[in-house]
Amino acid sequence: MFAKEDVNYSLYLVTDSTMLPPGTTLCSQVEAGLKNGVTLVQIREKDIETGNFIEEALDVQKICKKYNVPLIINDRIDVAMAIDADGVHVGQQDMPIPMVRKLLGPSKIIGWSVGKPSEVETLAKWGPNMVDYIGVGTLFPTLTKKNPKKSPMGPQGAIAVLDALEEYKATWCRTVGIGGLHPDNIQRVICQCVATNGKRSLDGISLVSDIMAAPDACAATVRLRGLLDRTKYRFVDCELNESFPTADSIKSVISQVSDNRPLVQHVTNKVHQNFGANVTLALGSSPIMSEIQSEVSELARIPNSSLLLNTGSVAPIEMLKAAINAYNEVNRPITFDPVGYSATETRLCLNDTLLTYGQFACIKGNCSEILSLAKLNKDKMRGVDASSGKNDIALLARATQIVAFKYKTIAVCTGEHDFIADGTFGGEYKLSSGTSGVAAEDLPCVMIENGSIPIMGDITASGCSLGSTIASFIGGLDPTGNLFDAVVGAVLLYKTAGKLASTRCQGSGSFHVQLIDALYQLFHENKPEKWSASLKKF
Ligand SMILES: Cc1nc(C(=O)O)sc1CCOP(=O)(O)O
Ligand SMILES: C=C1C=NC(C(F)(F)F)=NC1=N
Ligand SMILES: [Mg+2]
Repeated sequence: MFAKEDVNYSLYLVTDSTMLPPGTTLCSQVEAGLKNGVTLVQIREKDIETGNFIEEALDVQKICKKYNVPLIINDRIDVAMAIDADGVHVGQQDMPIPMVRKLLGPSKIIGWSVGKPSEVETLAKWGPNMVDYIGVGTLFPTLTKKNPKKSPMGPQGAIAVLDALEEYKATWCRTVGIGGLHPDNIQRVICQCVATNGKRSLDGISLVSDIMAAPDACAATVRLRGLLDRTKYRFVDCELNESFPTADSIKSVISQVSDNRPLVQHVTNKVHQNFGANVTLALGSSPIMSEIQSEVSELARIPNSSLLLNTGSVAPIEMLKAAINAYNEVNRPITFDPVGYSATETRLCLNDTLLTYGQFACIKGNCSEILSLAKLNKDKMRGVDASSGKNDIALLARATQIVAFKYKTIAVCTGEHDFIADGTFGGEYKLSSGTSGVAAEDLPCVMIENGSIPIMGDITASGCSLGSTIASFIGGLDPTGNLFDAVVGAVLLYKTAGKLASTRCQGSGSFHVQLIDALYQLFHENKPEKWSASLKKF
């Protein structure tokens, strides 16, 4: 018998006997998993004769006992009772939980599939003696679950479920993420799926095909175990440690950019392309405006590559996903600019999909975009106009911190005042205890201002080209360079150049030219201590 608090949910194998590679059996795959770090097993058979199920379950149970790992039966309470399994897992449409508990008694483990906060409210009402853990999913698209009823919720959907557990005080309830989990997304899921109060993250991940369909289930499990036992999520090859930027640290960033001449791949809207390329060149970097899916992996592998993904681009979503994958795969940075984030249903859906799909070094938006990303948009904000400059400074700072926290990224909110918050937590992540109670409002956040520069709003691509500046600075960092310094340095430079250009220009046409000149001069002069824009810790 297993004491419930001793159950280790970290690597939870759910079996499937319909995807076994030649030369393997259900038991050989399960044993390979158990030998290499699987901590919990669930037998799941959708259409099988009861007699065969019992036989199979007894075989698997013998192996689990050998490794002292609990065995859970999916759906079939009768089979679980017949073989005295350690528990069951049921879905929303299966036998109601209170009945399952009545049949199994208090010491058995009961798991429940949960896809939304309202289901958490229900389990919380049942109290601590009913549901012991929940499967939070479907996180990503998967072919394993036939006739999928739920559309993929992504890490943000899982966060909503974790928040509901905290809101309804279901502190006893453990959680595993499930659905389309593989080595390329597991660290990101554990790192991002943290309750907004910072008090809990997933207790583990649960998967089927990554092990059951693996020709070498030992190697597959070893790889998964390694990812779960690591505590650092290196999604860019530069430093993520939280530091307060200084003139010297920014001077150092500019020297690195100047020496390393980063390749900045722009996937962006047509209007921004030309100006963005010129801004990038002014910053000693080399732009490439490519939306060709087949070359994105090669570009990502060029030293000091950096991707600027501006979703005003009309490139097909498959290309955008390929670009995110390519840069994430080689730990090169992506700057994400969700243009018009929630202005239309189309943009909301596109941006939400892309945000679910990869890890971004920096997410930059204007007030409206950041307030929407933080889910602080209009309906939540009585009487504050999210699109004009009249926004409450504290609200914008908070929204920037919330976006930084939700996506574990450097968030930038542009406007009369620019805000930059560091939600990377140094790339540190851990199962179960989240960020140890550190919440969005505790994140390092700075405000940059330089008085109003009205003409900035009168030219095209001024916001988008801040994206080019950030992508250049991040891309140009040495491995010892600091991500937060680079983003803050880029925004400080851009705001200083904007102010300088506005005093030199005769109108919006010459402002474009003056802005590029100012960026060029300030960059090559590299004296941040003389810049007019002010930096304040929030
Ligand atoms: C068994 C199961 N339940 C899901 C849910 O969302 O509740 S998704 C799923 C299948 C997960 O398989 P794979 O790891 O191969 O993607
Ligand atoms: C449908 C399911 C959802 N989640 C889980 C688990 F991961 F175990 F919680 N198992 C299932 N069979
Ligand atoms: Mg924008």
